[in-house]
Amino acid sequence: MNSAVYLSNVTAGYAHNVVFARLSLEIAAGRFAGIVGPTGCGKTTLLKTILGTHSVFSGSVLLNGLPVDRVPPGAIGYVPQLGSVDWSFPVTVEEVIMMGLYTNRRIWPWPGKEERERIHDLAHRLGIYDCLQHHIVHTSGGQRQRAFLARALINNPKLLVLDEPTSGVDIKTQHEVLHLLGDINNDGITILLTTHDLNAVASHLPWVICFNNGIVAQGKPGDIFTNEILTRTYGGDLVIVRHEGHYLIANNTPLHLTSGCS
Ligand SMILES: Nc1ncnc2c1ncn2[C@@H]1O[C@H](COP(=O)(O)OP(=O)(O)OP(=O)(O)O)[C@@H](O)[C@H]1O
Repeated sequence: MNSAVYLSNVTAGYAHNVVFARLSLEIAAGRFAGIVGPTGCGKTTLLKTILGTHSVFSGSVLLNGLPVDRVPPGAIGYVPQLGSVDWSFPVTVEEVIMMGLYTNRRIWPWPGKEERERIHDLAHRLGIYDCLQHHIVHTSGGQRQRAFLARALINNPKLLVLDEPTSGVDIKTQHEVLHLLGDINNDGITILLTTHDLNAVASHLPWVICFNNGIVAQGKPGDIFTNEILTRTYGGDLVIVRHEGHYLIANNTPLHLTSGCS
């Protein structure tokens, strides 16, 4: 198998907190995969390990056959959790995309004609051309997501890593972002994302990795969305309803809320 990502016996975490131990994971080149798991189970730590921005205690991480610390800048595109971004930073959508060009440089040179054309082509493709000159703070959640997607794609990466790309947007935008990612994957880019949304996101992905401080199971949603696997991933009691190839996964524990006002 031609691997885009290959982790062998990786142990990683923080001081006094091993998040996962002796983890091995292989993601085939060209795959479109999602990682699901409960809050705090190590999804972001895993992504940062793959990106090489979080050093491991032991084990090895290869991307397209190269040790992660030898991967050239720009070969991997990364879209962070948008909740972690400071939106008051005074930049336009075009400047956000431009930042992707200079990930390995300390100063921003003025973009050349060719670079500007690439930015404009990508903005057209992602449907944000009309807001290129808007301050990022004045854009919608979907437009911000696309701006950061364009920033991650500007160097034509082979691997695109996204941390919760569909959080904080409405269900129609979620669908559009997934559709867009499907098109990008069809161009041959390997995609790895995390999501908390089993119903609207994970169930539509071609490949899902159930994670909880280690891999619980991985495969097509139809094979791994079972009560047993989801309970091992999330704990608790989940119900899975299947209807004409669609899934609805819900918590089986009743929730009784009472109003504070009576
Ligand atoms: N910078 C840090 N220093 C110390 N511990 C951290 C740090 N970042 C994360 N952790 C801890 O590592 C564990 C895994 O966190 P991580 O952010 O990888 O989980 P996650 O699955 O991405 O969570 P979420 O779904 O809430 O984003 C958690 O126990 C978290 O508290």
